[in-house]
Amino acid sequence: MDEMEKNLLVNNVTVRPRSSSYTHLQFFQKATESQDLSRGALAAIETTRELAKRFGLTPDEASVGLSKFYLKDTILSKTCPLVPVCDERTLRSPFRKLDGSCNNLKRTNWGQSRTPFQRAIAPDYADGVWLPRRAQNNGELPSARLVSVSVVLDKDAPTATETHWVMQYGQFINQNCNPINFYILNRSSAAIQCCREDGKLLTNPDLIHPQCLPIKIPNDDPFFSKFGQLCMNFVRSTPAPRSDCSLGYGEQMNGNTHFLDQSNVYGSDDTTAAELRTFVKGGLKVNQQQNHHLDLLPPDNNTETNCTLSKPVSAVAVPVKVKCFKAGDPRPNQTPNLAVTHTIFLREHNRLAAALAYLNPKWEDERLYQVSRRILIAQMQHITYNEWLPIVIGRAKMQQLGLLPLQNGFSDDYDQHLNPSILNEFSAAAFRFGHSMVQGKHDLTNLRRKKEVQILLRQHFSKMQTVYTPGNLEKFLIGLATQPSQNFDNYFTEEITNHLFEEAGKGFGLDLVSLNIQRGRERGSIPGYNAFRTLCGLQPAKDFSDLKNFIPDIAERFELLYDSVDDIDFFIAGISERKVKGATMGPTFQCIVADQFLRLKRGDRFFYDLAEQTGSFSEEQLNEIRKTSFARLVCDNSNVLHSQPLIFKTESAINPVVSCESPSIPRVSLLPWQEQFEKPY
Ligand code: HEM
Repeated sequence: MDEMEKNLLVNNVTVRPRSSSYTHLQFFQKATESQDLSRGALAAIETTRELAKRFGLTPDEASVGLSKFYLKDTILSKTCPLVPVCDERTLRSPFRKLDGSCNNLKRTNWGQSRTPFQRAIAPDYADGVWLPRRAQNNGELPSARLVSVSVVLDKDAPTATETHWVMQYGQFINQNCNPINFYILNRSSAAIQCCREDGKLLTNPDLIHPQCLPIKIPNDDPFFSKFGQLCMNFVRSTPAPRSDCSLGYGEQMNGNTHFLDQSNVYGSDDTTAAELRTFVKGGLKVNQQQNHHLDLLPPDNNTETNCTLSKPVSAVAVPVKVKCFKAGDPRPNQTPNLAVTHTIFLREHNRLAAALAYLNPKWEDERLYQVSRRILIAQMQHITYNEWLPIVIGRAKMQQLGLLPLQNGFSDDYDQHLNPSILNEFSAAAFRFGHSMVQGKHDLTNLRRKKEVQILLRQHFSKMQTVYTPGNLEKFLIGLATQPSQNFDNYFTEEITNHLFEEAGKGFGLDLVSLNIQRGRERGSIPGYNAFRTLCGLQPAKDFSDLKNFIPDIAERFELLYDSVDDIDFFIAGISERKVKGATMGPTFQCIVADQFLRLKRGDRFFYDLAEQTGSFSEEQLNEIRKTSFARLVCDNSNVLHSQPLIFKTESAINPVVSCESPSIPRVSLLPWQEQFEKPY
């Protein structure tokens, strides 16, 4: 592979900077450690495939049988990940480690960054080991783009009661725990190109990288045919070494920690975390603004991405100071609204650190940083389980699984036998439900809650210029609290199905629905939709006519696309399911998402409401954390003066807009963190 990559670099078969594919691939982790680990994992996968070939093994024998053989004591042993050793200090610490290791005291790598996703169902790789899923009859599955255009429409269908914050917060917390990784060529900064520059498929096998799985665009595509595009760039996610370092089927790498621990704010390793800190009074670096405007995220001086708007869109001379932003996850610049959300959490960290320093003048930088971090993570976990998740999976499901936060006292939910790691099925399909809720135009709304402008998403992917304009941050925040989300359904805005990461002047970008479908197939993890219905205790469809019971209007389209009802891709069927009453999604996605959030709660030794753990809060502290709401975070960290208390819900008679000073948006007191009340540490 190294040889081939040199060849690709010499022949300039790399993704062109500024193209849609470049933007897509640039958003992901490039750390050398991840790259080295995944190259090692690929060596193990190729070894498994080679052994299977030489010994004529069946796919099952190769995937399961060979997993009984370990790489330890072979020449590949150096590709095995080191199992973290947790010293006494770590075991006694009330603070989680940045890379998520040592959370579980026996399985010290559970939830650690750069470890594999776990699986709810055994994978369905075509060769049992690594090749993408194929149809039941061993033929090719229909093109992911064909499936996308056949099932997905762009129709405006906003929700009646949920704000755009439901979508935006979802994307933010996803990036806490769940990014995929890509290879970069020969450890350079170049990304893998799987299509020709003119949009046709590459034909010379010497120039097709083994990680390529380009999406074929049909000749008569209703949109891309206008631009002569027959190929959409798609690079497979990087594998991770199997936890026990055995041979067997491929696993994919989670680049961040798996926990809900704000690793998107703080980073998932010591180096990134240090780059983000000031090392003065517990603070995080910011981009200070003039004339008393509040701080923005710090600049990323290490990126080749250009975050200024194109001239025709901006219509003003580009201010020199526009730089892409930097955060703990590499993707804060994906959209202005995502950057704005990051900004609220960054400012809250610094607000907490300053308040704690005032209360405890003797505390040094490290303690201020760690305690602020611990409070911010607790606030985010509380908001997620108290305000956001009940909307997404529904209160009834929360109740059934015991996921609703307690009103008082401590929980004793921690289960050391439960692996908190992110499920491949959650990452590659179910939690992508939020893509259906994205609005194509994002409102900028003024302090009097009057909409001033809308920005068209295609012009603002990775463009941060609007965020720098004084006053705009508030307009984005109020826009998110007043504009409704789109409903969860098979309607997606064309801003993400035809124009994702569009390069200025090109007229087309990528299709996120196609990427999601192809991602499910390449991860092999995602057998057909029916397998998940069975897993979730739902009736699987015996034939296409059966589908009508749970996918009422779209069932016929599936019959035209797929040969067998067992071939249907999980993502596309999931977004077509009828919604569960009281929830945002259908029953199969709900089942996977609920299971994941159960793991993230019960499998996390530092979960905020646990008793008798090294990281437990005192009861007084916990009672203050419970007053947190997302509306309070927005009020405290911006110049927004009014909000509805339940900010994920639209304004209504029972959720009226009130002043940020109102007791309806309670404040969190930090007094219980004053030295005399704090446990020594
Ligand atoms: C404007 C909003 C959004 C954009 C532009 C966006 C874009 C993307 C892109 C480009 C990917 C990688 C696709 C691939 O190559 O496989 C992705 C992955 C993903 N997205 Fe989104 N997304 C948005 C909102 C959301 C929301 C609201 C959610 C959930 C509530 C979400 C959940 C996910 C998940 C779970 C993944 C896979 C894991 C990961 O790579 O982070 N996204 N998204």
